Amino acid sequence: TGSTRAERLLKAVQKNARRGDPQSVISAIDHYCRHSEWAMNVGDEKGSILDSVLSEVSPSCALELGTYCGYSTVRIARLLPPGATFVTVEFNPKYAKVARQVIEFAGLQDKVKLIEGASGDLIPKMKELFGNVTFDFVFLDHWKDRYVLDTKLLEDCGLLRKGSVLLADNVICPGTPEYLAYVRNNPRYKSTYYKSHLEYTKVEDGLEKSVFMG
Ligand SMILES: CNc1ncnc2c1ncn2[C@@H]1O[C@H](/C=C/CNC(=O)c2cc(-c3ccc(F)cc3)cc(O)c2O)[C@@H](O)[C@H]1O
Ligand SMILES: [Mg+2]
Repeated sequence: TGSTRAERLLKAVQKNARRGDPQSVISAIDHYCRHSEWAMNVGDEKGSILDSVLSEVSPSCALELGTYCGYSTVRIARLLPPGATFVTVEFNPKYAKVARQVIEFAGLQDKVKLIEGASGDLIPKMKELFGNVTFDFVFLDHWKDRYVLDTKLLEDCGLLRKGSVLLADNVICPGTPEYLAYVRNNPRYKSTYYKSHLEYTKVEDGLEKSVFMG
């Protein structure tokens, strides 16, 4: 059978990027998705906002929900301080396989712990897996109708601390209305909307940054 979109994206990285150079991997994916085949990476425009929020937070413990092909994983891992713990969660083995190769091509495999499984199952296991951790930064980019459930799960499992930053992709397109309602009407969060565009298009989309107040 033919290749999948994810496999074609990986081939574009192997062909056009330079081993061990995260920026070249990011640029190769953005070029491929802008000019050849769209894919649901956070992209360059929202990616720059992700970069700036990350630089502000400088997390020593970060979590990503929804690895997909590893584009945002590379964006995040390349900016983490040395010794930081970074966990990314992906339940589709085909995507996880592609993501591992993209992360490795970027030379960031030692900074990333990619765990295969569902967020709903893995979040309650994080303390067991990584010791009594709390996440300084969480990037939500998985199924849009699971953002609220998983945020509540992170709270209930004691994985957030005063000042933890949640950054959610696609709050406009495809949209996460119940998540926006949850974080914007909740005294335990201070939320900010960063207006942008859907990756590689002119359609409006944005990121919501929500600081947990404990
Ligand atoms: C629910 N728990 C989960 N646990 C672990 N991994 C999970 C997961 N849910 C989903 N995943 C994985 O995350 C990824 C899913 C991401 C869902 N993202 C989107 O649907 C999405 C969709 C669009 C999009 C926007 C406009 C449009 F016309 C078509 C698509 C844009 C985006 O930026 C998106 O992030 C996959 O790799 C999936 O296997
Ligand atoms: Mg997204």
